[in-house]
Amino acid sequence: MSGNVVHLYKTPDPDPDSGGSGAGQGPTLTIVTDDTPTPTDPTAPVLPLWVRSSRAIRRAVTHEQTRTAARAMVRHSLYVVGGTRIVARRAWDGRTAARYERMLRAAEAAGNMEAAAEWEERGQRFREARHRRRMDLLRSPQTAAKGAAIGAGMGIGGLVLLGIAMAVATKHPADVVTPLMAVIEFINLMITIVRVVWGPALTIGPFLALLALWSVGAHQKAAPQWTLPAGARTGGGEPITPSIVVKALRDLGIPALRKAITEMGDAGAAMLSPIVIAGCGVEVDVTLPSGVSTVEVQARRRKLAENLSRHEHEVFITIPEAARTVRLWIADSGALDEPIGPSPLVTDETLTADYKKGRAPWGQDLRGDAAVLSLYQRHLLITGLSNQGKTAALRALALWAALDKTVEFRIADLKGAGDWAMFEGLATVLIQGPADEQVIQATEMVEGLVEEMNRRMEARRRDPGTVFVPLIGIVDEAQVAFMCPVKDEDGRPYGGSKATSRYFMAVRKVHNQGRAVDVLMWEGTQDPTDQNLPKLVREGAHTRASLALGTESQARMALGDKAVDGGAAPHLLRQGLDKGTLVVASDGIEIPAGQASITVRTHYIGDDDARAIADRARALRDGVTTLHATARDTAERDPLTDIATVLGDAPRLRTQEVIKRLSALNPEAYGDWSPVDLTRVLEAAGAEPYKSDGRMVVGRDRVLRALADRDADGSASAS
Ligand SMILES: Nc1ncnc2c1ncn2[C@@H]1O[C@H](COP(=O)(O)OP(=O)(O)OP(=O)(O)O)[C@@H](O)[C@H]1O
Repeated sequence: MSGNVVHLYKTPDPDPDSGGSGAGQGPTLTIVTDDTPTPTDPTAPVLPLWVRSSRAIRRAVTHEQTRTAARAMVRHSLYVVGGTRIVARRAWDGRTAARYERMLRAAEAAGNMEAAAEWEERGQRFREARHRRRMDLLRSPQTAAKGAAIGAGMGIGGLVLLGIAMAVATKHPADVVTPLMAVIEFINLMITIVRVVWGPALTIGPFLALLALWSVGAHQKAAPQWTLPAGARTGGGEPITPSIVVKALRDLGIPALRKAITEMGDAGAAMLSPIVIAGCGVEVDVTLPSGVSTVEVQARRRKLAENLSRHEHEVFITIPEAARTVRLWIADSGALDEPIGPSPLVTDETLTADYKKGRAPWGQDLRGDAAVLSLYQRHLLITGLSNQGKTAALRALALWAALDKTVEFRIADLKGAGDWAMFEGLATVLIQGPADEQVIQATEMVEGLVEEMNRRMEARRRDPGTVFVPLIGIVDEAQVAFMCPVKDEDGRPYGGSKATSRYFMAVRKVHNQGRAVDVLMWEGTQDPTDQNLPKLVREGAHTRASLALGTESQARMALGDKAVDGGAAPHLLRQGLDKGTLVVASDGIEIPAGQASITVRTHYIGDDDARAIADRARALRDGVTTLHATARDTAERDPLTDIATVLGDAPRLRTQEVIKRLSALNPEAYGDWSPVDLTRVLEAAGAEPYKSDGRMVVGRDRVLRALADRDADGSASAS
């Protein structure tokens, strides 16, 4: 029905459910109109007037518009009160030594006796100056009277002289007093103006004064929070001021701190260093009063954050060098949820890397400065809960290092979802998959690193000047290896953390001695426990980084006690929301003096960008042949075929490079090969190395031709 319906009842129907319209109960008339509202239930009991009135009043009073208007009224009135208080306080401070007293008390409460002495001296100087001014004021009426008399005499004299000059010029003696009369008339005019203005000024003066006080109050927001408009109320990124920090510290629930700040009064801000802008937040050092320890403040991070109208993750408390000091970094509200820009690896296509002297651009620290990490001779461990960006962070470093063409990678991705697939043709070994088979291959890959490390150490022993190319072994999802239950044919387990555990022992050996010969181990691991990340392994890494973790004890496993005691708190990062945010403990990254760790928001390099970077890295190198499993068979090998394999697509390769690749292919067969061994095999096949650009190289065509000839010979002799 399009119109509204009004029922008109002669007598109300006592039982609407009785069916029909109630025969015998009188006629019912229904009028349909377009503008009258539909009554809900005509038989509903009518509420008494007082109830309806009180409800209406309550509705009106609690209506949002009424509340906003009331808030505005109270706010603006309180601005005047607050402004008066502020102006009175300023006047009082300006005329008395109150300010010096306050600062003196604050310095005493903070235990800073040097500052206390200085404030006392300043106060003393102020009092002396004030005394001098008062004494001058006592003597001033005589001086002022004398000055006024002399001034008036000189003024009248001057005007008369001017009049005489005019009289001489105009030959009218009456002109002698003309300048004097002009001045008198001017004064008269002034008196008339003041008389006219005085009345209205007296009327509007108080209003102007009120306006001035209101303006001071409004500027300083001198009204309670609840009266402020919704947008200006606390909770939406209130700017951090000294008084807010001091209040937040006072209400932290540390009795000694509260007492000291109360004693300091308004001058509690003396505890603070200047508040400086640091990235997407501000930073301030707080020198705690004696009796309050830095640990006590650190332990109350959540409360401090809430007192500062921030979330817990938006406040970082670290311990700088200065004694009894905590450094607070307070994010602008919500700023940490904004993404940081793309990686320079993505934006700068000309970027190359230098493993030894360069630093990988990893992200930004909280101050907004670039966070760059040196990878040189450092083992690495990245931990975190699942799906927080561990692989992405580890891969970003590998992609940078890949832009140094001397770096060799051997990679085992024990998740096998293709996160490392772009290293095909870039890494010499690439194992992908979560099964026991891949764990076995990964173990043998790390054992291959140990052999290479031993070979290099032997070479170094023979010639201390030997320099080696960097060899980085990466095991992502290393917890899979530690938890693998499979045993080899001698009964030695691949996983676990016993002295017989093959993966564990191989990693330990690389950790112990690999650094000096540039054989490095990088591991990514999830949700650490003592079982899936043994203590000795986690402590063997020089660079330890952690994404969001579940508990403080996990944070200790990931970063070590020292970092966590110094304020590192990956367990307070928000799972899911702080993806890619790492707490890093390493000497390879610049960490502010006194701190044990730094929080880094990493650039995210997605799969497509990673592939593009890997393509650039590939273009820097001669074709690298990637092996998908380490060669485990010790059966007789065919060196010529292996040489052809490691040559890949390269038309020619230096003999040293060929030996290196053969050694990666099968450390047992080729680990101790020298150029003599290589030359012997190639000469026998008629594909001997030759000089190119002054260096001995192996030619791919020659090797392939030799293989083809041999196969042809073989088939001829067979036939
Ligand atoms: N730096 C970053 N910034 C923003 N988001 C990121 C960042 N790094 C990773 N992510 C997001 O997190 C997701 C998971 O990343 P990644 O696969 O690296 O996590 P992971 O911890 O290795 O996961 P898993 O537990 O499966 O091993 C990515 O798909 C991406 O959306």
